[in-house]
This record gives sequence, structure tokens and C-alpha cells, in this order.
Amino acid sequence: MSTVLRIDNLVKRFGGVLATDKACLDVSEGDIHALIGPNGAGKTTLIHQLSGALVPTSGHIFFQGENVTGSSIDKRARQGLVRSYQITSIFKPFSVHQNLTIAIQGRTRETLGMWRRASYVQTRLEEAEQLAIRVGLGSKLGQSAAMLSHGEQRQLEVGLALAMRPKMLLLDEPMAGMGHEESGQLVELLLGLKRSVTILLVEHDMDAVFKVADRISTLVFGRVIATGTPDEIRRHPEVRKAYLGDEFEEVAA
Ligand SMILES: Nc1ncnc2c1ncn2[C@@H]1O[C@H](COP(=O)(O)OP(=O)(O)OP(=O)(O)O)[C@@H](O)[C@H]1O
Repeated sequence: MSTVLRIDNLVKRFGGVLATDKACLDVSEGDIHALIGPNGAGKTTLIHQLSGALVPTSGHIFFQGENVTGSSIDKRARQGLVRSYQITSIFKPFSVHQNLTIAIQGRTRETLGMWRRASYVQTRLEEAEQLAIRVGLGSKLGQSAAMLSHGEQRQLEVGLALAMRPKMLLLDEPMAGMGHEESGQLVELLLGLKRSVTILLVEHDMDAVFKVADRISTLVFGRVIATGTPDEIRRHPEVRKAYLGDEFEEVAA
């Protein structure tokens, strides 16, 4: 499988704090690649650098072979590297359908005003409906986003990101604050996206990670200490020592 994203010796310093320490990582096309590690390991800092929100101190990021290290968030998103933002990107008073339609407009940079042909508007509305179905919100089309549960709002955020038709999605702790049932729904959603979009997933919910991930990388003190299949990571002595703990193998197997 071809490499969609390559992180090459990435370094990010915040004053005296080395948040990313010569991190190297390859993400293969179509994979759900999880990034795990203890609190403060530098996972979010890495995602920020990949989305373009933070400029690395040194090193390179290649997306589909192109050096995007200095590219803006907008440019990366147009190239297909999209981060799903949490809650803030949702227009709470608007319905699920309206939110998704607006996100599609954001991609096309066109308005749905009166001068548009009805068939064009209809196409956008139908695309929004299909997106809602894809993220498990087909029955909530007319519901205002404010009335959705926490888990459903997260599903909508994934839908908003998918409206950009990304090649690769960056998800930062999508299961945070979710109960068992809600995270189960998001797991199903992610499994449904598998192969159609490459996903880099930062997540602390190890049940979810080990259910969805094709590959897992472990970050400790800003460094990628191991990358492998879920089985390889589950048994990796350094990963168990730094993060998973010895009891994990029995729980997750
Ligand atoms: N803007 C900043 N200024 C200074 N230090 C920062 C900044 N952002 C992050 N850090 C530091 O960088 C390190 C990595 O933080 P980061 O939030 O990326 O870790 P994380 O793995 O995402 O943690 P968590 O799992 O708790 O979310 C930490 O020591 C943190 O305090």
C-alpha cells in the first residue's frame, strides 16, 4: 500500500519543552492508523503540526509525496488533509442537514442563492443527506445540532470533515467524554469509513483503538517508540512499560 502521509524527523519546541522529538511516521493509504501514548506525550501537538495549526521547529511533513510542512491549514484541507474540529465547528442552532449543507458549500465555495439552478441546490441538499446517513444521522436530518447527544455531535463533526471529501482525516480524541454505547457507535462509523478515507486517530479509549486500527504508533516524550499491527503493539515490551501496562494483554486480547 502506498504511503499517504510521511512525517520525517519532526521537531517542535515550546521554549524548553521538546513536545515533538525527531518523530518519524508513515501512514498507508486506506488505513486507520492510531496514535497512542501517555498524557503529555505530544499527540495533540503532532496533530496540530499535521493540520497546519502549528509550525514545526524542524523536520518535514509530506502528504501524497508533496512537502506540505509550510502550507496553510486551508491549503492542506484543499489537498485532502482535513482535521475534524471538536464541537466548535458545529452551528448549534442549525439542523444536521443545514450544518452539512453549509460544510459542502465551504468546500465548493459557492452559494446556494436564488441565482443557482434548482437542480444544483437539490444536488447539494442530497449530498448533505447522504453524508448524514454515512455518519449515522440519517434519521436526525431536521434536528437542531444543539439537541443532539454528545456522541451524535461528534458524529456530525466527522460528517462536516467528510464534506471536504478528504483523502485523509485527522481525528483528535473523538471518543473523549463518551459512554460505552456512544463510543460503540463511533467505532461503527469509523469501521464504515475504512479504506474510503485514510484516518490518523489520536485516542485514549484502547478498546476502540484496538477494534478499529490497522496500525498503531506509540508516542512517548514526543518520539515514536513503536509502530505495528494491534497484535504487535499489544505485545511490545516498551509500549507496555510506557503506556499499556502488563495487565493490558489479557484485557484486550
Ligand atoms: N502551546 C504550548 N506551550 C507550551 N507547552 C506546550 C504547548 N502545547 C503543548 N505543550 C507541552 O507539550 C507537551 C505535549 O503536549 P500535548 O498536549 O501535545 O500532549 P498529548 O499527548 O496530546 O497529551 P494528552 O493525551 O494529555 O492530550 C506537554 O508537555 C505540554 O505541556
